[in-house]
Amino acid sequence: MVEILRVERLKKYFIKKGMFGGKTATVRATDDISFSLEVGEVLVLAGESGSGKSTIAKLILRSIEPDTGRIFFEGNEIDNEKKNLDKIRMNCQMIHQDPYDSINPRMKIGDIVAEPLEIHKIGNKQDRVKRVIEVLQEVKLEPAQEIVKKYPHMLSGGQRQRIVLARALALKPKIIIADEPVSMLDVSIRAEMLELMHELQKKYNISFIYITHDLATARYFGQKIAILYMGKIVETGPINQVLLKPKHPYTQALIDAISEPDPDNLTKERKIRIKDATYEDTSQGCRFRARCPYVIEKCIEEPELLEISDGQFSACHIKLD
Ligand SMILES: Nc1ncnc2c1ncn2[C@@H]1O[C@H](COP(=O)(O)OP(=O)(O)OP(=O)(O)O)[C@@H](O)[C@H]1O
Repeated sequence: MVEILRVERLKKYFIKKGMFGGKTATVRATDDISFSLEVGEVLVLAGESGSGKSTIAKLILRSIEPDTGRIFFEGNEIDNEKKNLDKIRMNCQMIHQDPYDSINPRMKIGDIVAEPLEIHKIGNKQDRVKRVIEVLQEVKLEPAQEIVKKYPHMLSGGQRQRIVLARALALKPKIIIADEPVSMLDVSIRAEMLELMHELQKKYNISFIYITHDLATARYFGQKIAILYMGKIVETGPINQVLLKPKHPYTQALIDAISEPDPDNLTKERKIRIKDATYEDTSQGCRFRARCPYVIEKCIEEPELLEISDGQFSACHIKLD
């Protein structure tokens, strides 16, 4: 296995101002996050809203600066040098939840898909037109010659998300970061879009960071998973192992929250009931302890992320069996 991306001890805190001149608070959006991604691997980042998933994506693409920590792409550190920034921004493309975040409604589809090629000065006009048609065909938007002349509002939500995928593919990226790519789509077309991403990922051996809070799609798509809670990885490992035999109570709670009946018995028999979010101070110790049904005295100490079994790591003082 060849590593393509490595994130080492990444940290990003935000200072949030209180409303009406109230107290400021520090949000530990990303707190000492480390992981690596292999060539052709799909890593899922999962966790509830606000757990820090999107912040990690922004840090990798350097649209925000980390407080501390390092990111390596193909063994080279990504710093603020232009050539390094260009390298990561060309090779690592992002797909957002809302297609309108990345496409300009006033531009024609052909120009939208060609834009990254222009920004990075790839080929001449003719080469770019050819590449645009090619990628539209890859994402099964046909007839591509007709689609290029349309505006985004003339397409359906599913088609617009395919445009976003085509735009991401135009530069032949080695990594795609997909941030909840199907959550805004109608349920009936989600599977189709996931299947298409899966097919292209395999065909071109693209490495993916798939950001979601939906564990069912995560399992379909991913090989490795990292479960995030308040800016920390609380559990990580091979996806089937983590989802079938979770070691952290928070992972178990996420699995239990999948409401649909599960033919693979993913939810098992154990059901844990976590407490609602509280304002209890978790600036020290395990930050899940205020909601954890298994809390013990030791939880006032921050647990380390330790290997429990074959590549599966958990940051918890108790071990679920
Ligand atoms: N620019 C910012 N200024 C202040 N706080 C921020 C900023 N960006 C993110 N945060 C905070 O950092 C935390 C992590 O946010 P982030 O968007 O990374 O979470 P997320 O897991 O991606 O959530 P979601 O699933 O809702 O997108 C949240 O508490 C959020 O409010």
